[in-house]
Amino acid sequence: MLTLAGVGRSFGPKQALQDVSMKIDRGDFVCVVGASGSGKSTLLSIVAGLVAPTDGEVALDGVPVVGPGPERGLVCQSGAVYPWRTVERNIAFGLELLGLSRAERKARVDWYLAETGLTPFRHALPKQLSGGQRQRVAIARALACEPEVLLLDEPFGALDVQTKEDMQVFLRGVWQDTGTTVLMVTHDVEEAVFLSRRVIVLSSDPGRVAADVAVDLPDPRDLAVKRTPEFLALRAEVEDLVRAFHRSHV
Ligand SMILES: Nc1ncnc2c1ncn2[C@@H]1O[C@H](COP(=O)(O)OP(=O)(O)OP(=O)(O)O)[C@@H](O)[C@H]1O
Repeated sequence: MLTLAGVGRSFGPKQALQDVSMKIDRGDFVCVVGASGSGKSTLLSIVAGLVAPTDGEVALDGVPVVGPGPERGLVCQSGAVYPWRTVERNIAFGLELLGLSRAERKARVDWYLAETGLTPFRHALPKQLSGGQRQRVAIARALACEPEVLLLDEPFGALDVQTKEDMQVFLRGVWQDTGTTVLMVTHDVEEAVFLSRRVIVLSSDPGRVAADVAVDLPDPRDLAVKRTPEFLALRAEVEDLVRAFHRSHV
């Protein structure tokens, strides 16, 4: 279980996050939404161990987070794949750091290439891929280390609508196949409701947990669910919450 207890972060006089507490069960899929500047990226960076909280504590299975670690894999909007490495060598990157044997590395790389639909591109360089394919490489690279928690910061933010929907379906499938816990930040409420089982809404200035909404939609899901009254009602509810907790300070 991932636990945040009273997490706060200020940057000089600016209080970006204040008293953020949540518990995320193993295997859950949780999205954090909120207006721009509500502290979503800061929250994810704290869980990733890249930014230290000024208050409170983050722990994974009771172990305090004090820095980055292989049990928490992070993927950002830009993906940040290594341009000089082929797809398979990008996916192998973290495995080299973990010190796995050559045979174990190959088995894992093969599995995650297949899981992410990238086997035909294993020898390609990132510049030969589309934006969506590059994000698949970044996700495959994070997953190959078999993290307990996959941390995603607006991973599809730079993609066009069709590619974004393909990637949403892809990510849900990967989540179902691997059982990884996913904590994802997005400003796209439709995406959050489609993907997750729980949506946490952050207020702005300072970023606090304003709402925690359970998404009781059927599993597995396909894109058709986006047209159902249940989906549309949840989406409207979360959009209203985002707006309400943003408007309060402008
Ligand atoms: N390194 C930093 N130095 C100073 N201020 C920062 C720093 N990082 C974040 N902030 C401030 O903290 C607040 C939260 O920023 P953050 O990027 O976490 O928000 P966000 O919800 O992810 O925004 P967006 O949706 O626009 O990406 C903002 O007011 C931002 O200016």
